Order: sequence, then C-alpha cells, then structure tokens
Amino acid sequence: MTIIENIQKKLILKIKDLRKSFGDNHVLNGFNLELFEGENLVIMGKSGSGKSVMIKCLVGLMEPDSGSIHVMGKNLLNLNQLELDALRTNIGFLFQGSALYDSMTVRENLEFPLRRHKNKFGNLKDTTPLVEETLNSVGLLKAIDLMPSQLSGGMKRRIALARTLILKPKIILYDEPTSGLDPITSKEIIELMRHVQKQYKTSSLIITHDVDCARVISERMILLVDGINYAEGSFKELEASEDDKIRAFFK
Ligand SMILES: Nc1ncnc2c1ncn2[C@@H]1O[C@H](COP(=O)(O)OP(=O)(O)OP(=O)(O)O)[C@@H](O)[C@H]1O
Repeated sequence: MTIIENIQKKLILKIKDLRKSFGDNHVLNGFNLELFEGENLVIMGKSGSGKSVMIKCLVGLMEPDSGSIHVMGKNLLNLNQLELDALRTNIGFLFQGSALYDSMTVRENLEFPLRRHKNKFGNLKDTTPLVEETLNSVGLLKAIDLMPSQLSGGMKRRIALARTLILKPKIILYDEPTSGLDPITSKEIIELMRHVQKQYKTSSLIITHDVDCARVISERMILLVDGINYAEGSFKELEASEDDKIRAFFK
C-alpha cells in the first residue's frame, strides 16, 4: 500500500509509543502500529519478543507503562469498563487453539457470544438466521448440530472463526492462526481468512511465525525486534532485504 493510499484509508487502530517492562526486562520499547480499514497487517517477532504482551495491552488484559492505543478513534486506556466492553465487541480474537465449549453444540457455541453481547444486536429473538449465515460463510453449515468432539482440528478452527465473526467485528486479531495444523489445512484456513475478510470487510492483525501464511495474507508487515518496529513493508520488500536481522525471519 502506498502512503497516498494509506492517507485515503480510514485508520482503525493506532498504537503509539507503547512501552512495557518487567523489572529490568524491557519488552516493549516504543512499539508503534497503524492498522487501516480493510487491511491485513502481519506482525512477526521471534519467541519472547513481546507479541503476547502487545496483544494483552491491546485487549486490556495488561496495562502498559506508557503509550496510547486508539481503537476507532477512542483511547482504550481512558475507557471505563462499560465503554471497554462495548468497544471490545468490535474486536474479534482468534487465539492459538481457540477452544470451543466442549459441552455445547456448534450452534450453541455460536449463540454464546450473542447472548453475552445482547446490546450489539438488540434483543435478537431468533438467532438461527445469523448462526446459519455465519456458519455458511466458513463453509460449515452442515456441522450446526455437531459437538466439538466430532470435528477435525481444521473444522474447530473454522467454527472458532465463525464464533468470532458472528459479532461482526471491525477488527480481527489472529494469534498464530495456523499453529498446530498440517500444511493443507493451514492453506485452507488462510484462504478462509481472506474470504471472510472480503465478505465482512474486517481489518486483520495477524501474529504469526508462519512465513507461508505471511506471504499469502499480508498486505503489510511489521517485524518486531527488541520491542520496536525493526522493519515495516510488504512481504516482497522485506524478503528482499539484505539486513541479517530481517533475513532471519525468512529462513
Ligand atoms: N506477566 C509477566 N511477568 C513478567 N514477565 C513477563 C510477563 N509476561 C511476559 N513477560 C516477559 O515478556 C517477554 C515477552 O513475552 P511474550 O510472551 O510477549 O513473548 P512472545 O513474543 O509472545 O513469545 P512467543 O512467540 O513464544 O509466544 C518475555 O521475556 C517474558 O518473560
């Protein structure tokens, strides 16, 4: 994406100068991020580089030492619990091994977030059309009455994505979306992420180690090294870099 295209696009998430230390362990040292509407942004960082700390700050599970996080123009760090909950319905999360509720059917798993966030859709009397539409968009309407134990790993990941999508979030945060999947299922999940992004017009922040995933899905990438944005650019630009620290990501 060029700078001019970025200016024309709406900024949906902005993290500015985020800092977090644990004693002498300075994990985030002024991390910055801008995510634009409809964009797929990939963040890569080696193990222990602070990706989870950054996500926890973003979802309000951890307080940064300093910096700001604006979601759709609102500073997350200034909101009260009620405002935070309302804003959170605009952020969908798909965490590593996003667990489904084992004792509930697929339908009930999808109904669960609807009940928790009643305010978003008013009082939905019949949730079936929304549940069916969402399952359809991940290609698993046929699984509606199955229990999680009857699903394969790839199907579980699809249903977890459906459970996230049902609240129609503006941003989806994917944490290692392909971890633990075989290469073919990984490809299917990446395709699905592209498909739902077009259908739901979401912006995606994707944290991954998976170079193939980054290659296919990223429009822009940030490489997180020593708690800062060490490099930013398209996959092609970064892959062609001669900087050793950047090259290490693509080996
Ligand atoms: N609650 C905490 N208390 C103290 N140190 C912490 C805490 N959470 C994270 N850290 C430290 O912050 C650093 C970054 O951890 P983090 O979990 O963010 O890494 P990561 O990039 O997500 O790694 P991985 O890819 O392995 O999941 C590590 O040194 C970790 O020990």
